[in-house]
Amino acid sequence: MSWAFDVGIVRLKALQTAQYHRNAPPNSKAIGGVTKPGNSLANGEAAGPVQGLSTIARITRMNLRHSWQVTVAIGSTLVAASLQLLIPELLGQAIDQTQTAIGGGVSGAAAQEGLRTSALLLLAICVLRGLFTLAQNYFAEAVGHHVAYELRVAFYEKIQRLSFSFHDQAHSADLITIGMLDLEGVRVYFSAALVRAVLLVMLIGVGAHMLISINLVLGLLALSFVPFVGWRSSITQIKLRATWLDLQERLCDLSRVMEENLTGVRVVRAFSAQAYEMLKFDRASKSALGLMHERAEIYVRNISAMNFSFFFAMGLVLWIGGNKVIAGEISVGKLATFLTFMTILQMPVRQIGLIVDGFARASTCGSRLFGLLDLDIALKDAADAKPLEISEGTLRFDDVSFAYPDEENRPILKNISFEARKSETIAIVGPPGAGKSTIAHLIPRFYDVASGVITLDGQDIREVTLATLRRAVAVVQQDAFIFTTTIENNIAYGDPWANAQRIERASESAQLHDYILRLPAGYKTVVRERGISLSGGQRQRLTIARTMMLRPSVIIFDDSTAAIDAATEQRIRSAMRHFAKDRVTIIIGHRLSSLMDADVILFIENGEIVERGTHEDLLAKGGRYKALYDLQARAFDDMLANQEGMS
Ligand SMILES: Nc1ncnc2c1ncn2[C@@H]1O[C@H](COP(=O)(O)OP(=O)(O)OP(=O)(O)O)[C@@H](O)[C@H]1O
Repeated sequence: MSWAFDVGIVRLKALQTAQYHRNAPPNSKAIGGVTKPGNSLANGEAAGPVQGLSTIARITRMNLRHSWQVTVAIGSTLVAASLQLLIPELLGQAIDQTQTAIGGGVSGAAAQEGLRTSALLLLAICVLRGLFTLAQNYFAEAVGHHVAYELRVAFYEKIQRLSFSFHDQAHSADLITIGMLDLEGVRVYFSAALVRAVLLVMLIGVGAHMLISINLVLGLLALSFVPFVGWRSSITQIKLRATWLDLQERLCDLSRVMEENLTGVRVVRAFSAQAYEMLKFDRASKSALGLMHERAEIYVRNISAMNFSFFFAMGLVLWIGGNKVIAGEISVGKLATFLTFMTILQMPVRQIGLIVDGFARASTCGSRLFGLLDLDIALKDAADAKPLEISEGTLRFDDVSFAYPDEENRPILKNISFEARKSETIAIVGPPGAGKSTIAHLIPRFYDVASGVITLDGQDIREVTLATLRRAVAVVQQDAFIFTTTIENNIAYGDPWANAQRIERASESAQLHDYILRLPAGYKTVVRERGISLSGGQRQRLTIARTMMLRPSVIIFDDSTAAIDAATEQRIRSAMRHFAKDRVTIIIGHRLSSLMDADVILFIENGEIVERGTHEDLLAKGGRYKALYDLQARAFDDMLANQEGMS
């Protein structure tokens, strides 16, 4: 089926390859000791019928938990349908009464009285039906919204807990798609599929019984359009759905182009690449437009076919029914009952496609959503995890080796061992890609070691609770992420109850206080999207202040002063001397002038410690560190010479 080619295949490729455990289905395969989901998660609509049914069953169970709203919604649907079924009968009776009056069977006054009663009854039925339909829609929507709320919270909570290896693989846009569009597909299931199906079954079931009991041939003729229109409407929806998924993918491309353009606006302008960007956008736009035309064509063609079959069936009923009236087999009122019933049935039958689509969409979207919600968290507290207890605050790496989860054959760290005690500073240097940041990521357990052990005061970090570990280990990341809120809130992110003095002290140490005071709203200044109103160095200083608020036992600066000038960095280091007394400090960086005071310097190359010692030890050794030092010293001398030459 064409609809099996779900964009989920593309969109969820990332999820499929991510390192995570799952309540593995039988076709799961284990890679590197980590279970990966079988194709069912990734394939979305290609998921087998059994999985599709179990997804539908799960969504239905979730809806049924809101029992009283479900009862009111379904009850109202049944009452509204019953009332609707009374209308053809009532109209038929009114017409027959009138005809009897015309034929002189009853007095004019009695006929008028009968007509008035029928009209009032009809009005009352319409009003009541309207009210029950209102209740049906309101409560069906309410059920859907409750379910969506529960799923949204569960989804967000899951995203917070999924491991770094998962987030390394999954594109944030794909996760947002699951959290928004797939969730919407599950939300509308109750109102768009289940309730409509109940209404349709009731109308067709009871209506068919009514008509066939009046006249078998006319009853079958009146219902003859149902299979064709139902089939045609389902086919239309399936085709529209396939193109809709395609359209969604193209609109995703469009928003990716737009997002990149907006986030990279400076690069675009600096390279005068507006024309190229317009071309890219136009191409993505045209591709979406082409698909919209295709959708309109499918829609128009099928609507015409459905209209034709309906009016053809109506014509047949009129023709054959009319002959039966002439032959005196049925009354004019009965013929009117058939025709009115067909008109009433027309709309719900046309909606069969929507019902089919509602089930299919819920099954696809639900399997993707539940696929994510059911993921086992690869990195979580051990069953018997205890809170971390810090006494001396000694950090120890013991023969640690590591490879990123989906690249087990590419070891990133090999046999790393070192120890750092409270008040000591360890510097880690080495060429780009050597594995320095990876060391930093292992200490707060963003990833688990492949072999060896990392301990804090003798406790294996895998055996303590993540919450206590991450309170004890703070990382000032390379990427200085700023939240769109006030500077004060950004600094107090890890300790929202901190008082103003503490916030100010942290920003003084990070050499940011004076700058903040010069801002119009001081600490209350709102930092704009992506912290764009701050310079790179200011953003880094803000993240340093934020981390200092945590009072960790181990603080790691992961190349976090690269955008700060050397003099400011020196001021930050001396202001932090007091702060560093109570903890282990690890500095990762490239600028040797900012690391050479460290108690121990580790030179990392290809994931191994190739040299270690103090600055003096390493210079005396004359190895890789010395070579790097000479290079930087020469570059500095050249710069001074150039400056003198220019002046
Ligand atoms: N999340 C990840 N998944 C897979 N490989 C990764 C991941 N992060 C880093 N790597 C790889 O691990 C190696 C070490 O990266 P790492 O970031 O630790 O180097 P680094 O020494 O800190 O480099 P730099 O000085 O440039 O920041 C690199 O080859 C990098 O491509």
